[in-house]
Amino acid sequence: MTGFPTRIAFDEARAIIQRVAASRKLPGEQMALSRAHGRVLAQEVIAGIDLPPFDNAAMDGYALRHADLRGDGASALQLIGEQFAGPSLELRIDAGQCIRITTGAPLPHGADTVVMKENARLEGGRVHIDPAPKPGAHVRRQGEDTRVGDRLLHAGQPLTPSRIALAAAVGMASVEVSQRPTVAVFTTGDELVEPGMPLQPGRIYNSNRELLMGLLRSDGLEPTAWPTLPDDPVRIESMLRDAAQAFDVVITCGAVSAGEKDHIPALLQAQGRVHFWKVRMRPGMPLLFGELERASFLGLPGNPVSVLATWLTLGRGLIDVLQGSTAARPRLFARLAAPWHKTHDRLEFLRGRLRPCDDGSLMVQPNPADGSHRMRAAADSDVLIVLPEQAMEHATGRVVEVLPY
Ligand SMILES: Nc1nc2c(c(=O)[nH]1)N[C@H]1C(S)=C(S)[C@@H](COP(=O)(O)OP(=O)(O)OC[C@H]3O[C@@H](n4cnc5c(N)ncnc54)[C@H](O)[C@@H]3O)O[C@H]1N2
Ligand code: MOO
Repeated sequence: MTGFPTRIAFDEARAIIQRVAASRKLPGEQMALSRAHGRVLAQEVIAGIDLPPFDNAAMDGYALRHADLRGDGASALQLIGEQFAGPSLELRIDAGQCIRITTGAPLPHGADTVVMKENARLEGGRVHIDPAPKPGAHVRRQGEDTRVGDRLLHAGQPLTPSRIALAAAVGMASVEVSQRPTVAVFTTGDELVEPGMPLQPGRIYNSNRELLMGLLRSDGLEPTAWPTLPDDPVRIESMLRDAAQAFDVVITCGAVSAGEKDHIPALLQAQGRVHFWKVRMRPGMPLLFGELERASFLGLPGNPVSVLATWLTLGRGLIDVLQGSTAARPRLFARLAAPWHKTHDRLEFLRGRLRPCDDGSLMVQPNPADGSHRMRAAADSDVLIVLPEQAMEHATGRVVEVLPY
């Protein structure tokens, strides 16, 4: 098979995925804020009001004019009314007067300061204040957080709860977000048996389906698991075509390497398009990326840890760019708690366990069970340790990038 890049560097694979995904970016849709969590924003959000929308109290207490307070801590002001958080009563205070107020209530006209209840004592209609608050204390000014016309959010930002809350705070009930890709998930191989069924000799339980579905769900997707593909090229072709006509993304795991039953790369080349096959990474080397019918196609290698590593490092990037996300994931670095000798010159994503040190830095303990079938080591770990291409010896204390999962 030829006519496409193969055995490419990891960065090249990532660049190809980004380029192809950008050209297949999904359209936007209007979505109620209550359903928009985790979606990628497809519009700018401009503030239509100030935040706070009016001057208001930051504490329960009394609103007053600071000029009326005496410096010796013996001030007493006349209580003339009360303003609670809610409709503004448009109250006004004059010299020597104050108004009872609660947190969030609009400040009466003439008032410039709030004394908290704990520093005030009401006696016979007069409020005795001790100690005196500072000028302007406990007042939240109109527009101090946001001004009308400010650009609050921009297209490409994933909607976190605080961003959704900001849009709600300026009164938006819905926003335009990118459509979320629909994803079909396939496992492959005649050796697979579903958990709960008897296990015959030579067969193994299907663990990749749960792994992949879980990884996709953790990224906010609602994937659909299809029946396992048998090692039969005719059936594989018809099931994959069906899925690729209906879904935005088709993900398979297994049947992408060099074996007699690894039918998927040839199928994709004949019936669709291959953008690359094989990346100089470990695990995950036989990764396949292309297009079939209307779908982007990701063929992950079958070894369970390869599924984990290829999804985390490359697959989710496809989903991000299809949705127009411009957010870079936060990067973490840690020092190796033990030396590691690489036995190959590919880029390695080793499993490890992260722990904080007293000096505020992070250490990572590599798990010695580095085979791509060693799911237990993956389950015992919480990060992938990135060990660059070429470099073979990695001494204790060396700073390495880690990818949490
Ligand atoms: N001659 C070569 N052999 C292999 C190569 C190679 O370059 N030349 N690459 C090796 C590497 S690296 C990997 S990774 C695997 C990838 O193989 P496939 O993607 O074709 O996957 P399968 O052969 O179908 O399965 C590999 C392995 O994973 C188990 N498996 C598959 N599906 C599941 C599942 N749903 N749940 C649990 N386990 C699963 C399967 O039984 C195999 O043991 O190829 C190497 N070989
Ligand atoms: O590239 Mo494979 O995933 O190492 O076993």
